[in-house]
Amino acid sequence: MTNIAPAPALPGWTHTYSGKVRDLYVPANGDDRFLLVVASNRVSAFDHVLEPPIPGKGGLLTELSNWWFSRIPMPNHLATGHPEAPAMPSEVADRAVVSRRLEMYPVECVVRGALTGSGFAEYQRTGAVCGIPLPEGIEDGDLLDEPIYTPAYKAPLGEHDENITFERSAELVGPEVAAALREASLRIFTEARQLAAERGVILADTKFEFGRDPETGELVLADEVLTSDSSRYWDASLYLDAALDRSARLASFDKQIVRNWLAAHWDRTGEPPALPAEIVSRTYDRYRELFVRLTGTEPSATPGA
Ligand SMILES: CCOC(=O)Cn1cc(-c2ncnc(N)c2C#N)cn1
Repeated sequence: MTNIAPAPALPGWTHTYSGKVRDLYVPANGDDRFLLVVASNRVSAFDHVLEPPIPGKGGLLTELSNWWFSRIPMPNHLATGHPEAPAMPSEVADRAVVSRRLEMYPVECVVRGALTGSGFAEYQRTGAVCGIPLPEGIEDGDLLDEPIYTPAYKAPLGEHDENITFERSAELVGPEVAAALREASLRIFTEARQLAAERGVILADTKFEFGRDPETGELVLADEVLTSDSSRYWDASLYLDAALDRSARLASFDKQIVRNWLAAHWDRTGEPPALPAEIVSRTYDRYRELFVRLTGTEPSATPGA
């Protein structure tokens, strides 16, 4: 994977881990009740972190995730307003959240309302996804009659997550928690998909992460929720236009522009080429368009912020 720029030093916080596009910090004073999750402007595709970053991406996706958190009726990990939460560093205030530190469950809680990506690949091989048998004849990108819960085991850093059955998830976290993860994931997805549909947007699939609050024991929704990095969103009018080819119909509101450009300019060997300024700009515009369509407002953060 490309060497990513070191996470910025932040007063009062100690950098502890960097994912492809986000960086985690813990309080420098050793308080293990909180965590700072910083969304970078990095964009990844085909398991590579690409250059250059997309100015404004981190802020826009953080704002979209917080917008969704405020509309999902269940406990979440945000520590906003917690009297003892460490201060938010001003350097990242528009693209970070101070959160309660949870005991994270090692399950990526994926819900699919349409079949594509790794789910469609597994279906093609086995006729099922995560042990859930599906009807014959499903095409890539088809909507499913009902959303399905298709969990994945959170692989160690840098490895691929592995699709698992619900029963295997119960072995990992216990049957009660496994059932609670599935119920919460399907409920949130169903409500979010309806809200998106009312705005002409198809929520095709998404990934949730949950943890256990060590003080209260309650199930808490964590990570980012329903962003273009954790979800596939399609434009309903394009999707329903049978005259369009598959790629145009499934033009997602995120990295499709990047994926299409890379597919035409990189043979997948060695490091990917840097993205041209026009691709960077158009990618930001697509992230922004989804934000405006879903929330009905302009994002607060602006590129270069
Ligand atoms: C690099 C970005 O982080 C991740 O990829 C996923 N992740 C989340 C945690 C986490 N751990 C404890 N408490 C939390 N509230 C969270 C959250 N969110 C760890 N990794």
